[in-house]
Amino acid sequence: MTRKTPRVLIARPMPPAVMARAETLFDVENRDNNAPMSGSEMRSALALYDGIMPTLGDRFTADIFAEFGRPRCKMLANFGVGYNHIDVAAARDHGVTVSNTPGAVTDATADIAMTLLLMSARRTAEGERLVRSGNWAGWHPTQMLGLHVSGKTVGIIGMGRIGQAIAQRCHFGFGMQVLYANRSHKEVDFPARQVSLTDLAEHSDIVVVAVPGGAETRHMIGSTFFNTMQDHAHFINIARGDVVDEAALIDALQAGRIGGAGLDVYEFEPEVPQALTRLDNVTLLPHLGTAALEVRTAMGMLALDNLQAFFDGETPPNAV
Ligand SMILES: O=CC(=O)O
Repeated sequence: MTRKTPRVLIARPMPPAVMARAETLFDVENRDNNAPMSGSEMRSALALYDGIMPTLGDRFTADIFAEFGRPRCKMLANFGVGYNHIDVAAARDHGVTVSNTPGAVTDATADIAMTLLLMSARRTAEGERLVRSGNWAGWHPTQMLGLHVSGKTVGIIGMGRIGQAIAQRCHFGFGMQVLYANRSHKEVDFPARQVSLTDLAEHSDIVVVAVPGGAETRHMIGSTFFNTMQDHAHFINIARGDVVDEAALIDALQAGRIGGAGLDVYEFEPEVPQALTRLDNVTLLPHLGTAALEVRTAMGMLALDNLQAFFDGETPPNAV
């Protein structure tokens, strides 16, 4: 007996190779919209498809699942490593398996952390604005002096795959000392020291946040942390915006309690407060962590691997 081809909704336009493969595997619908799915779209997708490939911004909360006993959809294969927009417990209660795409994102996200680390410490966004403004008056010995990063101490919050990739870049590439804070005891195979969050704040020249988002890490960084940081130190966030109390970060920057910040993510993304855009010592990126064609293609392929395994009756390799 031949199996019915699963009906799958892919929630955003995707790199062409991802769509080409998806079409060989499933009866695919591709939502032609880059905005997050609305509540009614998510509800009808749960009712009409066997599987969905949602992504960042598609808030599959408990409310969305609530009206179903068991929806037709049995699998949410998230495109992305972070899945804090999906209530996994609610999905499970309604018979829906959730997966994500770790691995594919690690190097690209660590590279964006390094980009922000260097941009913030060396004031490069400010410098670029100066050149474009036409007001640059020429090189001189005390022009736009930033923080030299070689040999400094970086403090990494979260020593998962991405945290480790950042640590290795900092240590082997820039000769930095690496401190890290992690919820549980964590051994790593390069020189680095696990410390408390307070010690990390106190001793780092640059802090990088690399923990997963979600209820457990929401606002784990706030005014106490910023008050403990050194006043020349820079703060980098490539994780999720709401890990940081953004108002407390703005206060610390405005008061000059820290040297600067580099942000790829925002608490109320895509809203970026004017208080941040007005500050010169802040580098702001539009969530570029994994934004490279190869990486987005690899993420799509992983999400498809998860869907394929699920519909073949296997455990998806990246079930969460
Ligand atoms: O932020 C991007 C991701 O979660 O993969």
